[in-house]
Amino acid sequence: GYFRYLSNQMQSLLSTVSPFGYQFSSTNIPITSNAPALRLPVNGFGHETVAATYGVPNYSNPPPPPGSGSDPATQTCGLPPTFCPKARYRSLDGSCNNIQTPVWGTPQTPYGRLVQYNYADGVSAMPVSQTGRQLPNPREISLRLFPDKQLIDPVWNLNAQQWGQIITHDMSLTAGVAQTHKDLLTCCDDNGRLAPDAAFNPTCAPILIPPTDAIHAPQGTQCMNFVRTTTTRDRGCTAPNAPAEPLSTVTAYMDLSLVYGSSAQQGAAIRAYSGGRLATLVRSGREWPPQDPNITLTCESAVSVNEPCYLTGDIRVNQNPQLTILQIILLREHNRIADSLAKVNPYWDDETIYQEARRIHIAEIQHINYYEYLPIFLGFNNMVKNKLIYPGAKGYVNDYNPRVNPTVLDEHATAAFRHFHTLIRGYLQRNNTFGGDLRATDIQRGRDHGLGSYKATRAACNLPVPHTFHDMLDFISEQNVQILQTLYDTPEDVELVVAGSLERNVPSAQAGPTFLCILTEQFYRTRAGDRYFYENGADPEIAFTPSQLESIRHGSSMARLLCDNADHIQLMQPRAFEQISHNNKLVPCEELPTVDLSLWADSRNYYKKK
Ligand code: HEM
Repeated sequence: GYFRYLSNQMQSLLSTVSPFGYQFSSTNIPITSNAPALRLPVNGFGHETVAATYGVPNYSNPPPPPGSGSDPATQTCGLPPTFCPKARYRSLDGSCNNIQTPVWGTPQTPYGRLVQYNYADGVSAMPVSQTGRQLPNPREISLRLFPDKQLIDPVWNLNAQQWGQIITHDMSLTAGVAQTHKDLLTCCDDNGRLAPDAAFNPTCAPILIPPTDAIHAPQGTQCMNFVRTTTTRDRGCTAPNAPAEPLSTVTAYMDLSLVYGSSAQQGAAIRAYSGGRLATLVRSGREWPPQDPNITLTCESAVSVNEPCYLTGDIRVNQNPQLTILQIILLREHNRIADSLAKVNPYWDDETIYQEARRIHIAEIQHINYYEYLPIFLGFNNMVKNKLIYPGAKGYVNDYNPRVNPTVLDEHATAAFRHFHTLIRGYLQRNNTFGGDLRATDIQRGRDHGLGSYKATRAACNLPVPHTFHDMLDFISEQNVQILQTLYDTPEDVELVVAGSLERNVPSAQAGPTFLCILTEQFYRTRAGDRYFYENGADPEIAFTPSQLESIRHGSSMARLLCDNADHIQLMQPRAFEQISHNNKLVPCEELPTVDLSLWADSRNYYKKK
């Protein structure tokens, strides 16, 4: 039954008959005339921003910014390797990607920061208003500013939303927060009642239900569970009075850690150790991820141990069916590449095939992400201008910069990229009827992480700094500014998570100026801070050959990925994040370009020698 359900979901995902919606219409609303043009300095916006924020004079010997993971005080959160071997392949935990700072981008290190921490006590307490009063209730903000509304997008399909979650899971995961199943700590119980821990456990920050909540208040619901993220302070990695730095537990690199795992141990558990393949279970003639050995914990709503509950490189794989489908597609793509490589290189051993397939797979996905997916959200011209993409490039793009820190910014993971939660289809059928409020959770998480205010972040982005509520009218509608004013005591209190989501979209992008600044900065760092980025040819030990790179550019696409790995797909629209239309017509899968894996035929038998 579940497989049929998944497979039906797959059909609807792939046929893209129903246009699924964005919160924002795809009609671009121009920024009002008094709004400045978005100023994104070339070569990575935030590098100037960060320099401005921290007064970093140059990069030759920069002091580590907070949250960089390179601060000696935080190094015990995230284990630096003792030495870095010269390696053709990325490590599973991302270590040694940056030779100078091998711990950059590794699991269990703090998120990066554009703006200083904002905690009530300067150390870890949930922030309060400048007036000393409580900040507005997150559930109330959610109800007032982000009410339920079905907006059907005329252009983009469900896959455009769902792939965003794949990119998210590749790049970050808050430490200590369950995300897919119930948190182990109960601050608010299943009946919406405050639990004893709520009062005295500092890790609890349950979201209270306001009396104005027409859905939950009449039922007598008091709260929604919320467990605070594990920080450097919790792990004893920061000085007693230094701000707590929330930790992320997966590699920051765009390295398909959600497929391969974020540690050697996690990676080993999902390999087949034969033919370079990842482990699978075969059912109905198709391959599926192996079962998670700990079903009762991982998939708590499973009624029997035989129910599918998958084990992959990322613990969130079972969170929702569409996500699971894309994880299955990625698993199959690895094995498809591995099988082809094994055919053209019969002498390659398991390890070589595994690593080469992993490397090609990551390159394909980086290409899809940068050239197909991100332009939809960040705007094509914006990406070109800021050197996130080089359309039409022939040969290598050697823009790797060892001074660029690839760590995921907290402003990105906890505010800007979560903005796309608004794209989630409203009536996803779930296994249970539990109803949370993701928007309220996002707001509370922003407080939990002590994110800088909306105003401070605009300043860090070199955008006009709003000193009054009225000043916010440059990017936010009058109606919403009015609501902000009734909710917040002072303009300084207005939160990034909230106001960033209210900004009018920058033309050709799907975010307003402040979030676009953060997203642009993040994806610049993710690219230029990755020594193994697929377009980089500076190190011949690591680089693809020019013809292999050309084939990856020509043959990698979302459409081809689905054609090659989904079930029974014969026809596909070439631009698979868009609905089928007269200029995006279905074509036979064989007509879509593909990566020519025969280019990896190793006539020199180079790898066998090792
Ligand atoms: C398919 C439906 C999705 C569901 C049910 C979902 C649910 C969640 C949940 C429960 C969290 C953790 C909340 C917390 O406790 O702080 C989360 C985090 C997050 N989500 Fe989603 N999400 C979905 C799709 C997306 C999409 C499409 C994007 C972006 C395009 C996205 C971006 C993020 C980000 C950046 C985080 C923070 C990751 C971290 O650092 O831990 N999510 N999501």
